This record gives sequence, C-alpha cells and structure tokens, in this order.
Amino acid sequence: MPDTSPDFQSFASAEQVAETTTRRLLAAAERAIAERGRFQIVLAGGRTPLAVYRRLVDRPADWARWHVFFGDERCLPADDPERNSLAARAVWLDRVPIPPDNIHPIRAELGAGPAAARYAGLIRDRLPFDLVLLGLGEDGHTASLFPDHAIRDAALVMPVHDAPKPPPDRVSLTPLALGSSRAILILVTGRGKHEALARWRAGADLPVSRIVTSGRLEVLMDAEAAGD
Ligand SMILES: O=C1O[C@H](COP(=O)(O)O)[C@@H](O)[C@H](O)[C@H]1O
Repeated sequence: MPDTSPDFQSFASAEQVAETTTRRLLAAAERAIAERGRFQIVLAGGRTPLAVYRRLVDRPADWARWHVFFGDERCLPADDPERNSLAARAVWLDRVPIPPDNIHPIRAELGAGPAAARYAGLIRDRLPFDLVLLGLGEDGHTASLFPDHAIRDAALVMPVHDAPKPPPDRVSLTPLALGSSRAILILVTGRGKHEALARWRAGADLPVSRIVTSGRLEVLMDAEAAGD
C-alpha cells in the first residue's frame, strides 16, 4: 500500500523552494514526455508560484508537449491581471513556445457555475494529471477551496461563491480532481503562512487535508512558513 501522507520538506529560503520546484517540475515533464509523449500540469494561482514560473522561461524544455491546466480561477473579466491564468501568461506562458491550444484556461468570465461545468467536461478525459501545483493561503485555503465552505466531493470542478478572499466568485478543481495526479507539489512560503501550515500539520480539517492521492504529495516550505 503506498504511503499517501504528505512529505513535508523544509528549505532555508523561498528562493530555494522556487528553484527546487522548478527542477522537479522539469524532471517530471521529461519523464512524462518520455513515457507518455506529453506532460499535463495543473498550475497554482496566487503569488507564491510566480517565482517558479519566471524561472521556467529560461530553462530548456520540450514545450510543444506541455499541456497546461489551472487549479482555480477568479471570476473576473477575461483581461483582468488578477486572474490566475493571466498572471501565469504574463510571466511565463506567453514567453515560451507552448502551442496556444495546449493552454486550457478556466472560462471564469462566463460565471462560476457555467465555467465549472465547462471545465469539468474538459478535464474529465484528461485525468490523471502528471503534476498538480498548489499553494496554501494564509487563511488555509488551497486552490479556491476555503476552510468551512462546503466542498462538492463527487464533482471534479465546482463553482465557489462568497469566498472570503476577493473576488467572492471563483471556480475550483475539487480534491477529487486535484488528487487525480501522479504527483502533487504544494508550495508554502513566508511567515504569513506559518499558522495555516501548523494547523494542517496538527491535523486540522482544511481543504488541503481532503486531497487523497495514490501519487506523491510533497510540501515544499521555507523556514519562515515552517517556523524553523
Ligand atoms: O487566491 C489564491 O490564493 C492561493 C494562495 O495564494 P498566494 O498568493 O498566497 O500564493 C492560491 O494558491 C490560489 O490558487 C489563488 O487563487
């Protein structure tokens, strides 16, 4: 039986977390492309992964075989820079030769419900992913799954309303979809994340604790977040 408990790994700085993540991601891509001819990655939103995305621009990779999905999106106009997909495009995706058809944004501008239904249809036949990248918010949310908010366990993608962090309407992959991956990397950096991380490690019922996977689940944290 595989060990599915998270593997918490501590690094001295956020830069080391970003560099280690970048290398692991490129290695996972090489492996997936060698074994299956393509690499399917789910991106995290927010600020933490941007340091990884920036690094990827200068690294050699077989970009034509990358297929990019998103773990969550904010219901904002399609050109709003606060959208997770736009932030990733600005610093990385628009700067490498990934075929445009291989980038699969969540159409959150359609509204949370329709966008979630549409994205569920899109990912259904693409599972399992090769790698899912996630973050952890200061309030303990991951993707757009917030503590004490209902989670649709049987769905792959769900609309989110009344999110405590703006904007209130969002679309999120569920633990079921996020767990359907050969590997999961969760990045947690900065002092502001320490409390949420400590609660998770102490066994609190956070959305991230609901992710069950038969793949590997690694948590890369810096000393500030870990409280080392
Ligand atoms: O709103 C979001 O926040 C979390 C955490 O973001 P960070 O800025 O603290 O790294 C992120 O993982 C999620 O994808 C995003 O929509």
